[in-house]
Amino acid sequence: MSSDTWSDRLLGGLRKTQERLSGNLAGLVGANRLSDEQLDDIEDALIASDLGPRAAARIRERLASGRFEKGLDEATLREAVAEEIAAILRPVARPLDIVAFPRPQVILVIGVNGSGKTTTIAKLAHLFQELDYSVMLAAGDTFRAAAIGQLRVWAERLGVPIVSGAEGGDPASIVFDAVKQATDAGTDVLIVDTAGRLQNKRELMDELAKIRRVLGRLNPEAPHDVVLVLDATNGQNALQQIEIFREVAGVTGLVMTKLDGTARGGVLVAAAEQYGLPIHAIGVGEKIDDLRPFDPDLVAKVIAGVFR
Ligand SMILES: Nc1nc2c(ncn2[C@@H]2O[C@H](COP(=O)(O)OP(=O)(O)OP(=O)(O)O)[C@@H](O)[C@H]2O)c(=O)[nH]1
Repeated sequence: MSSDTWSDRLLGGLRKTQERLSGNLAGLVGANRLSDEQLDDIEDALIASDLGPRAAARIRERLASGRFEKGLDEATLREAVAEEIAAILRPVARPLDIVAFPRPQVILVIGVNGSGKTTTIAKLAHLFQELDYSVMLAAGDTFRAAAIGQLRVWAERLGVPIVSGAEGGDPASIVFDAVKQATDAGTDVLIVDTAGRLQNKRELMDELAKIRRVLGRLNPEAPHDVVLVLDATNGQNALQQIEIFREVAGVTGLVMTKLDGTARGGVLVAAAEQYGLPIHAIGVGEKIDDLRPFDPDLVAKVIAGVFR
């Protein structure tokens, strides 16, 4: 697949977010220097575009100290905003590298129901397959039969083995079997689905703690990654989820999905600025290749409307 197609899809996916920010920034400039009032308006526009108060303040500060010799029209403002967004996103852009030795690299995937977790697991598996890594899935979300069934369908479609059990089974024992099988088979990556019941924090914590204990017995390094899947359409609520899951699950990185379904994609910038957690990939659609590693410069240019 060419990167052009991905840029196009990213552009399509982030269109609503771009329009929101562009609309909010429209008509705010027109001089060589930005007055305090203009800077206030820009800061408000950035907050209204879900970038969060800290990122907005940071961008304001940079714009205030900037010199715009050729005058500041909207295109220049968009470029300046894109540059500042990229500066926030670059430090957190980190692909999920497969480095575990011994294999497999165990990736626990967590997130509330409906966040796009199952689809994201399938998309990640597909990405790894494209990179010639062998993949296995584990259906550790035993809370709902539908979750197990859905993951099985994906496994079949992708042609990857899956370890699963019955609804209501013990996730830790499924994970244990999966790690053993993946180790015996020399599989590179084991992606583990987990139940995302935030309603009961204690139960979720206990369940994840048990999975960790079992994993640790087989491989002290595992899980190598604890990836939180977030639904961008949740806007600021997605930030609260980071807060909670960080506390209960020791999140090591993020994937943000459904950026195509919202004008609130700016929340990606707020997440980067507030939590500094690695962002591994973003999802902009329901198709299997609608998830790609996170390219901060491209995303910044799309959000700020430099690429239109
Ligand atoms: N538009 C869009 N839809 C997505 C994206 N990622 C996932 N979805 C859709 O969101 C819905 C929920 O995704 P799932 O993968 O089932 O989410 P989940 O978190 O596993 O949810 P449960 O299976 O209900 O626990 C599905 O209809 C997906 O096709 C995305 O990036 N964009």
